Amino acid sequence: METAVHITNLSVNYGKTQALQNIFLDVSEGEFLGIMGPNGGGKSTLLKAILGLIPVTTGQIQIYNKAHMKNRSEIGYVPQFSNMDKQFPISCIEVVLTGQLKHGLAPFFHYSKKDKMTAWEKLERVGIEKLANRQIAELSGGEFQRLLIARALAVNPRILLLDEPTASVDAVSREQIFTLLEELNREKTIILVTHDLLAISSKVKKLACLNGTLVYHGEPEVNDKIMKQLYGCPVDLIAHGVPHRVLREHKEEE
Ligand SMILES: Nc1ncnc2c1ncn2[C@@H]1O[C@H](COP(=O)(O)OP(=O)(O)OP(=O)(O)O)[C@@H](O)[C@H]1O
Repeated sequence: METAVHITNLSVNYGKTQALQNIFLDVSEGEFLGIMGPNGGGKSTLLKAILGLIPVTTGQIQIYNKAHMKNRSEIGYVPQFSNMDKQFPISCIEVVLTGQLKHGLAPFFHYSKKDKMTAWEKLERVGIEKLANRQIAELSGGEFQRLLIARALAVNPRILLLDEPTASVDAVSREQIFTLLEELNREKTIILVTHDLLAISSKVKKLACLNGTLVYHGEPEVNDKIMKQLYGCPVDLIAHGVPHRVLREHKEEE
């Protein structure tokens, strides 16, 4: 099986802040990797480093055996919802068209009919083609999240990186998004940052736990010791009553 992402000895500093240190992580093609960890644990930094949006301080990242900066077109990125301006006056189909990075942002550029057809297909792929001409300000949280996924698909990436795709949506939309991601995972490698323990337990195939360093990488089942290393508090406080779904069944008094 091919290695989609190969990370060796990665450290990332922002000035004096060391956000990530000595990360070694391989992601195989077809994997559905969940990344979890506390606020400030470096999850977004890891995604941004893979994407080449921030410089690495030490170490290397390879995407399909090439330096990551030379192979960025293999990756589609779904940013954190809260970082997007929904009031910007733009329609859904236009958002997906902007995902076709090859055109850059040249002034007076006109997209071809083929570009528009491709964008429409991506909206159809995520189930919101009927909203193609709607302004993004008029979308629900779940619809907007699916639009961001359609935009990421515009370059036909082999790898999809998502930063908390279910953070701002209700339970029904959340389920729909994870069903969509499961379908997409049949043809794409998925790397997902999430605080959603239910998603981790039922959907992801592998789990990485980040708290500055890579505390755990393996099956999506972690023990109390790892949770304490990650969050510094008992797991039950974090999982809000569903620890057994992520943790091996354990007695209450343990
Ligand atoms: N642009 C930046 N400049 C300086 N420090 C930064 C910058 N971005 C992140 N950091 C710091 O790097 C560390 C890791 O942040 P990061 O956003 O990657 O964590 P995270 O795990 O994604 O957090 P969250 O769950 O809150 O989104 C934090 O200490 C943060 O304050």
